[in-house]
Amino acid sequence: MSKVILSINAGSSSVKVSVFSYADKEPKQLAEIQISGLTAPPAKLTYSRGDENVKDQELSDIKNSQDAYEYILKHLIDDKGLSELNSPDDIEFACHRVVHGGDYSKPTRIDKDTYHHLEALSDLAPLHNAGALEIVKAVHAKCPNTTNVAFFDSAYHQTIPPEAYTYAIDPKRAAKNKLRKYGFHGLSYAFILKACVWHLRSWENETNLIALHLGSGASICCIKGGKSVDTSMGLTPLAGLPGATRSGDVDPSLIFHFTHEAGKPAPGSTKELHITQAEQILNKESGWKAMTGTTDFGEITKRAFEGDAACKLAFDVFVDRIVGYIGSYFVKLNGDVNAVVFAGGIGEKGWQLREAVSAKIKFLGFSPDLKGNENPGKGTVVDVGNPGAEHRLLLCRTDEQLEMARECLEVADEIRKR
Ligand SMILES: Nc1ncnc2c1ncn2[C@@H]1O[C@H](COP(=O)(O)OP(=O)(O)O)[C@@H](O)[C@H]1O
Ligand SMILES: CC(=O)OP(=O)(O)O
Ligand SMILES: [Mg+2]
Repeated sequence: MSKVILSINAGSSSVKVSVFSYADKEPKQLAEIQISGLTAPPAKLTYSRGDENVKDQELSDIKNSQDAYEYILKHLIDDKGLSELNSPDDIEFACHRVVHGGDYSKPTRIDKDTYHHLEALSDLAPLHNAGALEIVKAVHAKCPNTTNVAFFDSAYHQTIPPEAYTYAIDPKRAAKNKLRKYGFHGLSYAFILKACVWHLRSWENETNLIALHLGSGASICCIKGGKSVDTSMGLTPLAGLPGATRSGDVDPSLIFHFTHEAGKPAPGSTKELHITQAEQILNKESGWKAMTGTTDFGEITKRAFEGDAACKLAFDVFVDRIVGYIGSYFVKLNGDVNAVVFAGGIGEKGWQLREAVSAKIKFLGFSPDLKGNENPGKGTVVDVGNPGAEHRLLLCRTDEQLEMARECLEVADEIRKR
């Protein structure tokens, strides 16, 4: 019986898992399952396999990523329609999206040593890596014969040059504490690059993109000759654009005026997982949630166009920050830009945001197509501007789980040998 790959994307508030078969070297998705709302109970289940669909079914007793993984595994095994997965032993590889990979540059089998390395890295991104590591433990316990492989969201950005990744601080302290720009959403950018190269019929090493991954966490990447040369997130995913609950860039002094307790441990912080009040406030209590009361950017957009002032301001702030980065990256690329690419939940579904951004950059040689943008066609990559323009406007339906499964098959033989 052939085996499957589980691609696991543990976010700060959700766990998404895709199941792939891989008989012909290209992964084929069999099912996708997601538990969201881990930080705002009740958790909700979404499942799709062929015609079988469950949407936002409320679940009780799911409090953390480990519970979520155990529920997901049982659900997949119990689904009689998913004949490829009947027992944990049917899973050859579990691919884990690990947001902060420090210096790791390629997919890495997780053994005891790497696990401890990753644990140490959690200190740099406590709010992001912890969920993934909890799931690695759960897979180890429930699926003892499965090989765990880590895929790093920072790996794609290893090509960023020193002038872009260096912070202007004491270099000795920077080296000792590994303080530099790392960048994230790299699995998504790797997927976007390949998909756009295909769509544009170009060569990867000649492709220059300004790619926007706009989800709960949002970032932009400047891609030159197929490689990341800059991105908006930094040492941690807090930097750059605002997000669902993240402030994005603020003056670093701001936090000391916001609270006198900035350096104190946040409630829930433990000795192993140290989170300060400053990190908690700027990562979890800011962004769209703080500005509008909701993290749902679709809802914010709707209300903004109905005249809600707070939502309109949030929408305008996002557009302002996005076009600021596009301008900066346009200059870094000497104006030699094949396309601006919109991806992530907001980039793919938020046509009003795409329209607002496209209108502001039109003078640079982009040519928005209002109708095409409002009703984009099917497919992984779609033009949402006039394809004959000097620079294209594209929408890419990115898939981090599929990217991991593909990369997993590329290294599978090497990993099996070890
Ligand atoms: N029609 C829409 N217009 C704008 N934003 C939308 C729309 N539908 C969903 N979204 C937003 O997409 C975001 C989630 O993006 P996604 O990439 O799925 O998130 P995550 O980073 O959690 O993986 C949410 O803010 C959601 O509100
Ligand atoms: C890196 C990051 O921000 O991830 P997410 O968008 O899943 O929160
Ligand atoms: Mg995401």
